[in-house]
Amino acid sequence: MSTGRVVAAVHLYRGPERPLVVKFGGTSLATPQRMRRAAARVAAYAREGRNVVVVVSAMGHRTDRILRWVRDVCDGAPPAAIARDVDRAVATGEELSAGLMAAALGAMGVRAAALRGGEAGVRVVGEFGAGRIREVNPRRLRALLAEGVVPVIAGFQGERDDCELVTLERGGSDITAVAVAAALGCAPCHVVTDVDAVYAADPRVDPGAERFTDLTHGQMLALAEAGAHVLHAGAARLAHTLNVPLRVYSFRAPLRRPGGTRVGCMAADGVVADGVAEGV
Ligand SMILES: Nc1ncnc2c1ncn2[C@@H]1O[C@H](COP(=O)(O)OP(=O)(O)O)[C@@H](O)[C@H]1O
Ligand SMILES: N[C@@H](CC(=O)OP(=O)(O)O)C(=O)O
Repeated sequence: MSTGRVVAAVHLYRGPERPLVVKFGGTSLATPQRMRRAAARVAAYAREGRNVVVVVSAMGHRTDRILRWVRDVCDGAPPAAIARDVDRAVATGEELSAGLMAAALGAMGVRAAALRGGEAGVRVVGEFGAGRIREVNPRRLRALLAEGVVPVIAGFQGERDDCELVTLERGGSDITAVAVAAALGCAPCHVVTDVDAVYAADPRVDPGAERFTDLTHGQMLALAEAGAHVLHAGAARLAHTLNVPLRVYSFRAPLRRPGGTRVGCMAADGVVADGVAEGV
């Protein structure tokens, strides 16, 4: 079982300003209407003058659907011998999202380019279906940002040294987003999902659960490790280790001031640290 841990994140971003990384989960992209809404959010951030990098998951439950198709086509559980090609099939979910998102942005007058994980500099190690990010080389991302182009990265995948595409563990787009943010100089990372914040327990199961506006990285990690799958535990661990500021909010949130939960913006005394929280 892969730990989802980034082995190293080097080639730190040295641009004049830290970009903003915005990750959209499958629920935020489940329909064409939601995809357009997500694109409108990115367009609004870009028009505010922010350098935005987008990371996308597969639309809705598409990854599960692809895995069902694999089982149907393979007449049962797919043998390890075809793991490489299963990964190619599974990865198309995120690639479709990236193409659609970049096209939607282009139609809104925002220059954007869809990238596979490997094209975005996401280098992985490990077996098919259980890749771990070794590093993110942000050279191409920096070049696109310098040209005023929004990179739209297919999450949940990367390229190994043998040039093979390898997917991460399930839910791994969160890890992609945090690793990309870390490589871009600890850029703030927004995780857009279908709940308005992080809660003490799944609000669908416990409607009375406490809602958090601020969490430390340690608190977020503890919640994620206890099963709060609103953020992948591997992503929470990475954000904690590399001090990547996060904000978790709903795709329904207003385009300006989306609210939600800020993670990692707290000073030791519990007061939100000036400057650190700014822009997160
Ligand atoms: N502690 C928690 N706080 C908020 N949401 C939680 C928590 N635990 C579980 N969830 C669930 O996580 C879901 C969002 O995660 P997920 O379905 O993986 O979304 P996405 O498609 O954005 O990746 C929410 O719909 C919510 O039911
Ligand atoms: N699409 C992949 C990766 C992922 O991160 O998805 P989501 O962000 O929707 O949980 C999965 O279903 O595992």
